[in-house]
Amino acid sequence: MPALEPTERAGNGRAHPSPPVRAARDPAAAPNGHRALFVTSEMADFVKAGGLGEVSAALPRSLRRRLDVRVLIPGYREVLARGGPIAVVGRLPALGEIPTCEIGRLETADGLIVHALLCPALYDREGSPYGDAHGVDWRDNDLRFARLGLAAAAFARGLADPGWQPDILHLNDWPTALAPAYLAWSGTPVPSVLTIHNLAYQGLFARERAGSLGIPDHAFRIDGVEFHGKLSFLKAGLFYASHLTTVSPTYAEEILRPEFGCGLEGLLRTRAAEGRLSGILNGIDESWDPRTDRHLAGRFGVDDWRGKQANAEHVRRAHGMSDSAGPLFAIVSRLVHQKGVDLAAAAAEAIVEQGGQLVVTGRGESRPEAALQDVAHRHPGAVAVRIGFDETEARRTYAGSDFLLMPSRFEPCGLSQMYAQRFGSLPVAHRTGGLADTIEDGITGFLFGECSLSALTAAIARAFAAFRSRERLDAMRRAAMTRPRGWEEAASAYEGVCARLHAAARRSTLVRTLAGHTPREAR
Ligand SMILES: Nc1ncnc2c1ncn2[C@@H]1O[C@H](COP(=O)(O)OP(=O)(O)O[C@H]2O[C@H](CO)[C@@H](O)[C@H](O)[C@H]2O)[C@@H](O)[C@H]1O
Repeated sequence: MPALEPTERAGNGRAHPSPPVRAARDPAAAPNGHRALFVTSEMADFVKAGGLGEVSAALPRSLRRRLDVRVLIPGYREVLARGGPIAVVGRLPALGEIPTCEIGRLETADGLIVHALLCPALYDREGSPYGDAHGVDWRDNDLRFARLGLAAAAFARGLADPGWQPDILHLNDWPTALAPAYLAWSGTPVPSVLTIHNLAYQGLFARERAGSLGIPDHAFRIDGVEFHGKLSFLKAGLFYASHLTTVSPTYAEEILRPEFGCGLEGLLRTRAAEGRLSGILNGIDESWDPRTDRHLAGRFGVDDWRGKQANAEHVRRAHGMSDSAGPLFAIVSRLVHQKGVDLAAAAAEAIVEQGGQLVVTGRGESRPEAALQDVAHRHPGAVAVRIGFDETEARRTYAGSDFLLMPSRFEPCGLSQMYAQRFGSLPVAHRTGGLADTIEDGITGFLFGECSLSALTAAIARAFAAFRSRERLDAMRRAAMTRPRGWEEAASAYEGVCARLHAAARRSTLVRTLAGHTPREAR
């Protein structure tokens, strides 16, 4: 690549010269740590569609104390519009139909370095990271996310930023999952970790697209990127990444079974048998503290329930609900099949019959949305549904509710149940994935074993019983609010995975050197 003078890209997308940035170091980064590039399709600082966006904002920050970590994200409109300067530090060539792009570098207010993939034709649009305002997937998602994976691989090869080359890639879900494949096809021995936040989203495309994405013919087979005749981004990552993680230990076991493995359980079992699959539980960030959260209508701590009551009053008023001495149940969620929203809508009848209320904040697929709105029409004042995405309302709803419904059919980790517990709202949840790992049945919430309406309503009856005993309710709230839930443990576990992969990479370089091969990095 030709030598490149850094330029700056302002919010209007125009590049202009800026002072050199090559020597700049992230002052908060670990002094001698390894260099990790965290690659993601959403980050709450700019744009989020769900839990991945929150993890992408929190985990790299938590890892900074241990590793020299940077983030790579597509240069969406929200990233370009953030106001601050974006220095251009590199340029990458086209491959197949994947267009050229520039590599931007910006710094968040707290000093985290974020690389933005600048390719306006692919990313500068009105909509979500994955689709338009109506929720329809972008037709060129294969190119958009192949571009992201290819850029991540270019970083690992030292081709993206002349001042910084990661020695590990941390990838997240299918939009980033082609990166390990591109690394393998270019013979680059840089290790990679792929975290599965949700196996159900796989990035499937027609096999005819392979050539346009620079995927070699030999890779289109079962030991490669092929999945039932289609091209699967996620399968590529599962096959080529050095290590796989999921976001809870229970989900790491569940995905080895056909009920949860989405057809990939065979490959996942192989990876698990190789010791290359582990479950690392997500944490929640420090902003989730009811004593200090500025979004709340009233702040509160353990045993100081007046602030909690202020949020309950706000939620009831804001949603046009009646005053009530009964329990307030809540749902704050993407409204999709995974989350068991249909079961929750059916269970709303039982809640109302027993004198409770249900408030819903969420958006998602049209059928679950319509099912909930239908119940709300039948029970005005007792059931309220707001379709939309609103951080402040979400936080007030966690804070004001007594119970959170999470009848998820599967749940890789789940953040909502952790937020709810921190805010003294007890989750009523299916015993699956991260819900099983973060809720103590009868102590910090209520778990039910079978994902059915009868099991859910039985758990709701247990919640009502706890609500009737003030002493029991307060003891459970106290337990839920004080469980440690930060990111430290997860950061330490990810650091452990990185250390093991580096040690293995060093061993294999040594073996290759002794066998007479020149290590690629030395060429
Ligand atoms: N309408 C709305 N308004 C405001 N906020 C809203 C909202 N709807 C949802 N949210 C917020 O979005 C987040 C959703 O996070 P989850 O982890 O529960 O689910 P998600 O399925 O998106 O994530 C996937 O990835 C994460 C991260 O690894 C896993 O925990 C999870 O199991 C997996 O399915 C929560 O913080 C919630 O408060």
